[in-house]
Amino acid sequence: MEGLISLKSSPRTSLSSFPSFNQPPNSFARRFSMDLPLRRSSFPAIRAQQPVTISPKEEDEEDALKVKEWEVGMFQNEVAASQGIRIRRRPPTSPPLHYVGPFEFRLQNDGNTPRNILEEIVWHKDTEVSQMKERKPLATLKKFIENAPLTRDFVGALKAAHSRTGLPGLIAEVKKASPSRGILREDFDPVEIARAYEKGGAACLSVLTDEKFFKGSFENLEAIRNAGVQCPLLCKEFVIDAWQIYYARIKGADAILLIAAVLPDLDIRYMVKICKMLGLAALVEVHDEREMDRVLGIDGIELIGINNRNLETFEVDISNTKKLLEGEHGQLIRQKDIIVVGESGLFTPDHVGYVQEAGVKAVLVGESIVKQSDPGKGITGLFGKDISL
Ligand SMILES: O=P(O)(O)OC[C@@H](O)[C@@H](O)c1c[nH]c2ccccc12
Repeated sequence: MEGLISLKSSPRTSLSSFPSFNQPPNSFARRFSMDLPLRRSSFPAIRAQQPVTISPKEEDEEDALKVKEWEVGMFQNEVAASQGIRIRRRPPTSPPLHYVGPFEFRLQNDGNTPRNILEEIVWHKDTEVSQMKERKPLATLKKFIENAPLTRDFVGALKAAHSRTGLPGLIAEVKKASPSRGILREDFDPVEIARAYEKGGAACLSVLTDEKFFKGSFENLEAIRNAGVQCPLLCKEFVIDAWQIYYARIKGADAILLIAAVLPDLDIRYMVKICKMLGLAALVEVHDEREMDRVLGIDGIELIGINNRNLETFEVDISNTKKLLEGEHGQLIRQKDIIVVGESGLFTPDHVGYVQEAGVKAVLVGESIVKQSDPGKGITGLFGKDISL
């Protein structure tokens, strides 16, 4: 694809469709610096900037660091792609800018444009988390955790609800908005909604903490925890870094979501261990058979969520839960005693019955209940009976 080159002061450039993108920075730099004078004249968007003066030693060190970062970024994307993960963890970055003299440029192409909403969320999360980490380094979080109250048994609460009612245990979601459905509820009081859910018979709650795309927050999670709500809480985040798990634990989570479409196997393994260490349950979410295969190959997983919504296209199809529980997958899940959660797009008692029949022991529901003027009554409508009794 043809690229538009414009000079920017940002140190990041994206050149995935540039012919030398897959070459290491140095060889790229040599090629590009040779090409530059010719290309300059054909790209009117180029504006030269004053070079920043840096001493040669500093420059070398900075180069080495940027080259390393570039290599690590490429490596992560490659490992993920080899496991069928289409989501790239961050925009493919290019070599350091000063390899091409005083110019800084950005090539606009497929490389630096997210391919879908999930990728956009993940790229934004990458920036957000690195800023949060700077403000609250892991060592600081670990100190807080030493004094944090114990977590509540998320999986136990789901099992108890299932055996009490004979219906799937409900994880009721405190959800103000989503990129696919827009604002779900204008008068959004997270604590009031959480209390109504608890009263209506929810076994656990899910609290969205992503601000930009779901209008959630960690303040909501913390407020619900501090309001005396007894249900265990799932922190609904896009986790890309173990730091977020520690942060969620401090903010009052009892469980956290890990999305297989975003995380390579090794990350899931490592994060599941961290969750255990911190007393959190991990809800590992899958959407297709390949993700289910991957996750079933990882030891120590107690909870798998099957998302009926494709996070890349927003399409919802509740038969996805059934499809992923058929045959060998279903057998393995029963052998391993894994609890499956049917997620998204559940509106009626028939929908709940359908996913229960498919084999789930829990459901995760947001839209259909959060939209009701009394979300507790919304639960009664969803199950076709009062499950608080
Ligand atoms: O509002 P719904 O269709 O009932 O869906 C709830 C929940 O499953 C959905 O919010 C969800 C499932 N997985 C996610 C991952 C990120 C953000 C949101 C989600």
